[in-house]
Amino acid sequence: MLLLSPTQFEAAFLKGRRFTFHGRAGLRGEGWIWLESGVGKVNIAATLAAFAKGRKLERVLLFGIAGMYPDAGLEMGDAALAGKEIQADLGIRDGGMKGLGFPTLALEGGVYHNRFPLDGAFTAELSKTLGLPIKTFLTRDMVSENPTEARQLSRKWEADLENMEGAAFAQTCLWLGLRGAELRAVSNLAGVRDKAQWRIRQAVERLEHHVLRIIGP
Ligand SMILES: O=C(O)c1cccc(C(=O)CC[C@H]2O[C@@H](n3cnc4c(=O)[nH]cnc43)[C@H](O)[C@@H]2O)c1
Repeated sequence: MLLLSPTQFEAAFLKGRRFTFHGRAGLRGEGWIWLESGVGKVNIAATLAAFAKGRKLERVLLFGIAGMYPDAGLEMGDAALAGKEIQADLGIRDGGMKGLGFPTLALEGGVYHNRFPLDGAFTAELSKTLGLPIKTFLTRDMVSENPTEARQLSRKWEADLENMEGAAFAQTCLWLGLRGAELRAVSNLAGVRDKAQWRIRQAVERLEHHVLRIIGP
């Protein structure tokens, strides 16, 4: 299994043999490889596409921290899996890519505008094994900078958690035919910039708990 996280601190609990990939950190373990992708959509898409080239990857898991929107039904530190990812930056403000008149991705299996599903079977299996809810995640280049902005986005797109990589990951998995899932733990309320109110350590401990169950001892 390939594991990806945007930063090293989100995966600080992983122990393996170190390597670098395009200048970024990597670890090899029993049955898994982990790569640091860097923050943002281009970084995750480029890292995944470059690593997948010439390799047969069975499953890919993106994990990391996330901001929570109001009414997500989660607490700080809680983890969730993405059922679908929303690419909130593409197209026109009211109508996204449909409004612009272009699909973002057209495959034999479907046409996608701003919503990208993660692999249903892989996600359902993880949800059952780990006892985690499946939620709607939203990806943006710019983070929400105040609670009003966060509330408006969550209502517009009916989203639960905010991050900066997931939609690009989901789109790349669909495009490359990879079975992808995404696991996030809540480190902050989206739109709250005061780091004293963040719970990063608590979120990373939840990630540790779940990721170690996925890859085994
Ligand atoms: O300084 C800020 O206001 C600020 C707001 C949100 C996130 C950051 C980060 O530096 C973390 C980016 C990193 O973590 C994920 N993440 C975590 N919380 C959020 C969020 O509320 N909105 C978007 N992304 C978030 C993200 O996927 C990045 O990998 C700083």
